[in-house]
Amino acid sequence: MITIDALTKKYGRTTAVDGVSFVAQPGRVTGFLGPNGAGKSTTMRMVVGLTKPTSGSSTVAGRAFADLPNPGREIGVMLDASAQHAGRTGREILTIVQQTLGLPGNRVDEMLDLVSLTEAEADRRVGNYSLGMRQRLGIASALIGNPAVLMLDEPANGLDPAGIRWMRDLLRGFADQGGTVLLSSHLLREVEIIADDLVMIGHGRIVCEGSTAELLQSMGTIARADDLTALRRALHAAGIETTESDQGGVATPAEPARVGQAAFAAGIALTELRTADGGLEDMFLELTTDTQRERKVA
Ligand SMILES: Nc1ncnc2c1ncn2[C@@H]1O[C@H](COP(=O)(O)OP(=O)(O)OP(=O)(O)O)[C@@H](O)[C@H]1O
Repeated sequence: MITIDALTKKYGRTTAVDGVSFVAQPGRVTGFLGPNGAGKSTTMRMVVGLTKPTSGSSTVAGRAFADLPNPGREIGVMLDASAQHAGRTGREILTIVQQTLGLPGNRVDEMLDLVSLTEAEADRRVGNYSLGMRQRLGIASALIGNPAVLMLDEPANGLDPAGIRWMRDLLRGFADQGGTVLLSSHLLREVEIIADDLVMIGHGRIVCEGSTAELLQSMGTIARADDLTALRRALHAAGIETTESDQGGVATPAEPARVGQAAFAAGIALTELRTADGGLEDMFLELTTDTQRERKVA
């Protein structure tokens, strides 16, 4: 488990992280989402003692990171896959991590196999790796200590579609075995698929959090009928608010079942009834409008 309690980081007059609190639970994948510069990396760096918080605290498996006797065996971390020593081979890097952690046996080949780096690739210098290969090596380094907690900053960066699916399956399997996964991303679609819980951050503050299923359900319903005016009238009569949907039809915050019943009671045949499918992206864009760099194109 990772517990983050009112973490704040100020750089001069800039507040990079502003009172962020949340818990990444065991057995679940927690997605940490936000636009560029929102404060994701700074929060993660504070959890592992690389950045000193201005105030607030965090724990990993119930203890402050600095108090963990052998941190690499408690939490696997990948914050910057490009930060690996370019002159060393992948195999050398994993061997050094294994030795530093004082692990018995030799897990290097097992890890290379797990992240699908071939023998030939493992013996190449990291300076010649693609970004996707560095991400794989970073994951192997994070997992070699067999930790119960994983914290990954933008792990899908540089991976091809097959690599993204591989990463997703790996992290899902890790969480299903009781592990805690905290991953940051701005690839919203990717996170929507894998994360059980979501924490969205903008300008250093949490703007929204909850289970992915609940958040998606709160997106509302889209309904369509041949006579939209009659449908709107029927829904209003049943006390259901409606708005125009840019996806066509009528949008409403009510649940699909309630919308269907109201239409049925008014004798209206629906031609479409579904959860609004803008998904997280719409919600993310809406919630972070104030915090985005790009302004909406009219
Ligand atoms: N060492 C530093 N000195 C000054 N400002 C910093 C420092 N590190 C981060 N910041 C600022 O803190 C804010 C948050 O940065 P952070 O890297 O945590 O964002 P992020 O959400 O990880 O962004 P991205 O998705 O682009 O990686 C930014 O405004 C950044 O410029």
